[in-house]
Amino acid sequence: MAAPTSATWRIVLASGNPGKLAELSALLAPLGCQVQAQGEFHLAEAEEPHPTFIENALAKARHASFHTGLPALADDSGLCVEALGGLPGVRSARFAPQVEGPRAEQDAANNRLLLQQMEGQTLRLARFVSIMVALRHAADPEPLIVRGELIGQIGHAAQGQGGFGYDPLFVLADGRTLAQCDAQEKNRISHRGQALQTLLPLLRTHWGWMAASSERPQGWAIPTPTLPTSGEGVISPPPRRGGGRDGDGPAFP
Ligand SMILES: O=c1[nH]c(=O)c2ncn([C@@H]3O[C@H](COP(=O)(O)OP(=O)(O)OP(=O)(O)O)[C@@H](O)[C@H]3O)c2[nH]1
Ligand SMILES: [Mg+2]
Repeated sequence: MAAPTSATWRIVLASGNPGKLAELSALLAPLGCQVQAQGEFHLAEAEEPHPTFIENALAKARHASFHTGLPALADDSGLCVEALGGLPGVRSARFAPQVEGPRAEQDAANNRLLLQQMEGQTLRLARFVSIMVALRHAADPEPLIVRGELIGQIGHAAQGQGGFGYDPLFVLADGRTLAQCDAQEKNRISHRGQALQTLLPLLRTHWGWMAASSERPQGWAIPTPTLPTSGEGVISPPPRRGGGRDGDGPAFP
């Protein structure tokens, strides 16, 4: 039986954040699979009541997979500021009291509150953290779980127009903010970019999804993997071949 081709692989992105969706779609392009946002299925956003990124990412992925019947990918991410004991953390999207209207206005309110809380702080170290969860189906007992992070400093004023959220306040080692990077550069260095870089080879080995080498972004190595035995990575035994829903290989339930 022929293995399914990449065109038959489908995955739903369990996010309603347009900035994230654009970044994730670009990062997944090398897989050549069909990527659909949960909004295309008119799904309401999942509840995110948990105190950790990993629990919220699992909840979002399960919700999207359950309601679409497709494999799902979720990212739960946020900004963890050292001087604030890791806040806003899982509350990054809702740090300031809720603002009605476009998401950009909530982002602006979050940034104002962050600057206010950082007044007089000399320790300005911060990390963007992304935990990503990929599920083959809603009851998948072997989620692929990866992590990425980006270290920087909280600036004293917003700079730059790119990205979203706290990007204009997040200062990189070279003095630019993340909002002063173009989309490709942000994806190369960001927490989500790092997490996806770890996830892609796992999709190949654990789900049998293969990235065409000619389509991989330059500098991205997709090595012949060995299963991690400890640390962040995967909670997963050796590969189960097939994957995808529409191919002629074995489909997951
Ligand atoms: O400046 C930023 N650059 C980034 O690259 C970034 N990544 C995450 N964040 C912040 O963390 C929240 C995620 O919360 P989050 O994972 O719950 O996502 P979300 O609620 O925005 O959408 P969804 O994916 O849950 O539907 C976001 O809203 C942002 O405030 C970022 N800010
Ligand atoms: Mg959210």
